[in-house]
Amino acid sequence: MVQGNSTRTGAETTAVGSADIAVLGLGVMGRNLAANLADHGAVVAGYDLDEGRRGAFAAQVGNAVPCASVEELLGALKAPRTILMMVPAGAPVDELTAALLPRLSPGDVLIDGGNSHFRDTNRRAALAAAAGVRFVGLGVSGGEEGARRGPALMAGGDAEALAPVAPLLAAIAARAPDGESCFARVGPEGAGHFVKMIHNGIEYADMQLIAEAYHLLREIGGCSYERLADIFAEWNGGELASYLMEITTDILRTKDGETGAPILEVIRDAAGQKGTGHWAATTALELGMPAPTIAEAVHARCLSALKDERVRAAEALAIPHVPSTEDLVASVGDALLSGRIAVYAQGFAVIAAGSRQFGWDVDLAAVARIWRGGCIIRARLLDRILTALNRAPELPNLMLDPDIAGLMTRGDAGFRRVVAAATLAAVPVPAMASALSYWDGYRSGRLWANMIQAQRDYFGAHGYERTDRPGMVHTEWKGA
Ligand SMILES: NC(=O)C1=CN([C@@H]2O[C@H](COP(=O)(O)OP(=O)(O)OC[C@H]3O[C@@H](n4cnc5c(N)ncnc54)[C@H](OP(=O)(O)O)[C@@H]3O)[C@@H](O)[C@H]2O)C=CC1
Ligand SMILES: O=C(CO)[C@H](O)[C@H](O)COP(=O)(O)O
Repeated sequence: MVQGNSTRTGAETTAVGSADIAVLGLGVMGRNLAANLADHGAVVAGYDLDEGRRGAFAAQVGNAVPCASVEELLGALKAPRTILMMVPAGAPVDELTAALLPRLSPGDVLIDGGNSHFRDTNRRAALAAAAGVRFVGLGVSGGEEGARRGPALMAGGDAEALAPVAPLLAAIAARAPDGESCFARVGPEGAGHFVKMIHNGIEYADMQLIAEAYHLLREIGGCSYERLADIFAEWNGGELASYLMEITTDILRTKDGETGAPILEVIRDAAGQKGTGHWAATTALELGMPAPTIAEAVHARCLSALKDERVRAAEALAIPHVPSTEDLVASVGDALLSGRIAVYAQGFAVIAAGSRQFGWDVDLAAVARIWRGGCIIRARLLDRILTALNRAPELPNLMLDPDIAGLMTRGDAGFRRVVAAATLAAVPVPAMASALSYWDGYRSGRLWANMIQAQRDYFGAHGYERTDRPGMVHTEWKGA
């Protein structure tokens, strides 16, 4: 029930001091989160720069309090005020934060639910703290449907900042298959956005693995779209079950409304990106943690975007794709599962490294728990990951868990067969190949880095470590 005084501004009616929460930015995510919040009994005030979006919000959200300005929005809220920003990352968040902080009071909570860079969130949290305002960097996953029906929510901020809003966030979040809420505080300051960034890195890599599987089975496996849809549906019924497998099956079955052709035939093979995958890869590099398949997935999108150049190169340097005589389907399933495990292993290792570096004490099991529902990377595999992390919270790498290692070992031969067949047929599988090398590299007690050490010492006198005693030594490689 909307209570309080009403003021009329143009065509919009604003109830003063009645709203439980304000949503700033009423696009795809903001509008749907607002409707979700309203479903859970909240009176939601909303503002967007775009008047049409304010109208859509008023039409879609029950008990909505549409506001024509930020001032009105603040006036519409009960104290202490809770404001959820759902605007594009970067300058819009900085501008809004700068505009809001002087108008907020101690005890008010400012939440950034967009895909902000965690370093920006660290900075804004410090700014807010200086103004006595509580700041929460909230990673939200689930896209449009998740926002509306239940997303996964990864919150970063002081426990004290989160306390007043935690019950509402827990209520609007998705439920995992065991009924647990997919909301958690994962750490202070930018920890929530850090975890969301790695979520997106995993998302990029899993999407790339799936795309390679489909492409390979068409290029050298000779599968029709109908057959592919059946294969993916079958995989989705087993160990590979996941939201991304589910939507891939739907995509494979979809026909273009204009031509009647399979829709993938009319979709250009050039993918865009907004930055979170790139940030995940560069952050892994900054932390010195290998996340090659995440980085490869970002490179693969960059390569895809060179569409015109690739078409010209294909004319000049045509590659014959030789159909495979083997039935690769089961092996591709193995490659997908092993690749996915390697990708989650990379992602969790980067989260652990970030947590150590920034002193965040992120509970990895809590991350696995909340990723089981609502989010884009929800997958059956997360049940095993959660069990592994409950068993050994300090596990340095998920592939060391006996159960998960068993899955990798079971799929090993198929994984190798697929990467070999693709390579022989000149079909690129960058994510699969990098995941296989990660699996092989991680469990190699002796690698090639002795040669790298020697080369660095040879050209740069950097010194090297010996195998038989500690300390750095240098060799006069060309003699005295
Ligand atoms: N779409 C998705 O699947 C997901 C998106 N996110 C993140 O959530 C955030 C919002 O995404 P999404 O809803 O998709 O984006 P949209 O572009 O659909 O919506 C953003 C809205 O914010 C408005 N806006 C921009 N600046 C301001 C401002 N200063 N004051 C008020 N309104 C403003 C925009 O108006 P205008 O268009 O006029 O500029 C637009 O209506 C982004 O950070 C995104 O990365 C997170 C998870 C999933
Ligand atoms: O956060 C998301 C999903 O989890 C958003 O959909 C995001 O835009 C995906 O990244 P990109 O646009 O770079 O593919």
